[in-house]
Amino acid sequence: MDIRAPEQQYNPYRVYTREQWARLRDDTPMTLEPGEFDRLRSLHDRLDLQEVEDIYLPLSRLLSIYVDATQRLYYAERQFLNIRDRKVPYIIGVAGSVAVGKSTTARVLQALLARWSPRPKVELITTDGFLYPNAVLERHGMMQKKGFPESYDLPLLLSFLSDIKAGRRHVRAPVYSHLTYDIVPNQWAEIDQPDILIVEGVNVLQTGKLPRDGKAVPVVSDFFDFSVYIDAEEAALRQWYIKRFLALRDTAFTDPKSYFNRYALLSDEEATATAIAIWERTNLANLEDNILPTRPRATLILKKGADHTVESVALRRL
Ligand SMILES: Nc1ncnc2c1ncn2[C@@H]1O[C@H](COP(=O)(O)OP(=O)(O)O)[C@@H](O)[C@H]1O
Ligand SMILES: CC(C)(COP(=O)(O)O)[C@@H](O)C(=O)NCCC(=O)O
Repeated sequence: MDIRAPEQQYNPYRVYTREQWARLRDDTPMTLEPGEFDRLRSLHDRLDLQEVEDIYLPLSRLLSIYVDATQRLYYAERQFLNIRDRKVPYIIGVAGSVAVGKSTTARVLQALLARWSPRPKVELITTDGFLYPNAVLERHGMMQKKGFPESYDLPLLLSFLSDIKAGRRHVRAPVYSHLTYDIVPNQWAEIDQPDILIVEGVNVLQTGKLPRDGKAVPVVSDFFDFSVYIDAEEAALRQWYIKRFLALRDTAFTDPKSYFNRYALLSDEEATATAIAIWERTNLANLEDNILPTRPRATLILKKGADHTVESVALRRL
């Protein structure tokens, strides 16, 4: 009989402190220019030289090993099967709660990976483009469920990923605007045979309900070669969400085109109460029910502390 606590009975991860992980950078060079940090950082997020050196350069080094080994495996298998060689993009998923800083991490990874030699083509896509338009969400009474599994056009996302993996050219993805809080009509992001594609979103590690009849139904992560889950305590996430909401009130919300324009005139107390209400009703509920349960499916977990810096890194054993 196994008398260990349940969480110790099956632990597929090796866990590193920040200091241990930072040492794994070895001689990976810093390829970001000092001026690039502002461009890569999202509102409220923290990103400085130390964070890139300690966390993202070791991760870039590890990813170069994974990408290289996977590409050699693809090539060898194609030779074995006698099939014509073609480019198979390497796909990396970035998951985690709303406001955890997925966008910053995804952009830093994109910038670092694009500077590998010989300069791979690295593209980035966010899954918000696959949300149903507000008109559809409204019709189904789902406006307060944005980010929940049912708010995404999952078949469209799956066919997008399948086209990318199949090496198709000029694959299109719809585009979402945080300003209008809706899908932008007739606008597309075009992805054309990248070497690496980063797919960022709250939903990327979800499996949904598997069919009882054994039919082959893909899930998003079937198309991933590597995935990162960005993790933080709920108290920190809540604070970051409120802080960002207050910052947006003074910036993006003041634009008459902003969906949240009516919040621009709120006092600090009113804005904080509104942010907490949206957090609890939508984003916290989604975190607890649909996002956090996917954490153990990630290849790598970056755990952030309250100041946004990564405190520990867990890497899945191969
Ligand atoms: N209402 C909004 N108006 C303008 N920008 C927003 C709004 N909500 C979020 N953003 C921005 O959109 C990006 C994605 O946010 P989010 O999906 O919460 O993921 P994360 O914070 O993990 O990157 C962030 O850069 C954030 O600052
Ligand atoms: C658009 C989002 C669901 C995130 O989408 P993702 O790119 O992670 O698929 C999220 O930013 C959002 O708008 N949540 C709804 C509640 C809110 O306004 O905060």
